[in-house]
Amino acid sequence: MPLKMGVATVTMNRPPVNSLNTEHLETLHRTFIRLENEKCRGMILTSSSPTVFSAGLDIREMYKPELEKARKFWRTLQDMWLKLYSSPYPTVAAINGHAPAGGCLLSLSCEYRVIVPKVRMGLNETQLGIVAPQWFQDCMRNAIGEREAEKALIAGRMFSSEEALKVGLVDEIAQNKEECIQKAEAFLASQANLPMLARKTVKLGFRHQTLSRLLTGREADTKIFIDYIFQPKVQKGLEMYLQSLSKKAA
Ligand SMILES: CCCCCCCCCCC/C=C/C(=O)SCCNC(=O)CCNC(=O)[C@H](O)C(C)(C)COP(=O)(O)OP(=O)(O)OC[C@H]1O[C@@H](n2cnc3c(N)ncnc32)[C@H](O)[C@@H]1OP(=O)(O)O
Repeated sequence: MPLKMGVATVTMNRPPVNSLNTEHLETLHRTFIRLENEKCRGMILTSSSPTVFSAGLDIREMYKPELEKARKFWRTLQDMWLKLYSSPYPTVAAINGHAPAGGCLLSLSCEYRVIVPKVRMGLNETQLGIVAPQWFQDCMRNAIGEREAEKALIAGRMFSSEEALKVGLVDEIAQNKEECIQKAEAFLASQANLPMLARKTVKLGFRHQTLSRLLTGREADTKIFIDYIFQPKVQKGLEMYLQSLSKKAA
């Protein structure tokens, strides 16, 4: 995590697709805590993969899990998200590859998004027979508005880079990763002279409702997750999805 002029670039590096398992989520969470403690001036979140930003939650964490491990997985996701979404420093996602579901959530949790061409992003959970939790949905709604979010979430729509720009899911398209980082740096530079306390206060004001909805209902949210994924038909769906992903690789 290099810090250049107080700006950190956090590069996710969990091959092959940066899927988010408990360990990876813990690493991200620790990183965001450290950045806050070190009074970082801005953060760029990106990926070491040339084609994938993050494939979202690691489906193997939800497929036939042990109960306690599944609980820990979900709580760690909540912890990571709460830290990122409420970060006092400015955040940019340099989306240099596909960003489905939890990968899209990561980018939506940043303040500004730059994407490369010819990749897809969105909350596709419905298409997998699972449901994007309320706080995932809130993040989408906060980015693109009620009507577009409702349509996108019901359909589990994956947006192309161009569609994402048009609907406001991202702020800019860059030609490649290098330009993506340059544009991310330019956004952070544009924020650098703003009084930090005022900036942070306004950001948290906008995000407060979404954050407190989860903060006040964390246990209930965990229970909803557990009850949902332990349903036999959901497990069957996850099994089939995992098989389809593996078949694709074969
Ligand atoms: C009333 C309210 C109720 C609420 C209830 C809540 C219920 C649960 C909520 C859960 C929310 C879930 C969020 C998620 O994030 S689920 C994950 C969704 N992700 C996806 O659908 C993406 C799947 N992956 C892909 O589409 C492609 O892999 C991708 C486009 C990202 C990259 O393609 P590429 O061709 O480069 O790579 P491969 O597909 O060949 O994959 C390589 C290997 O990686 C494995 N893989 C891929 N994605 C995942 C994943 N998300 N988890 C685990 N493993 C993954 C894939 O199987 C390949 O593995 P093998 O090489 O071993 O075959």
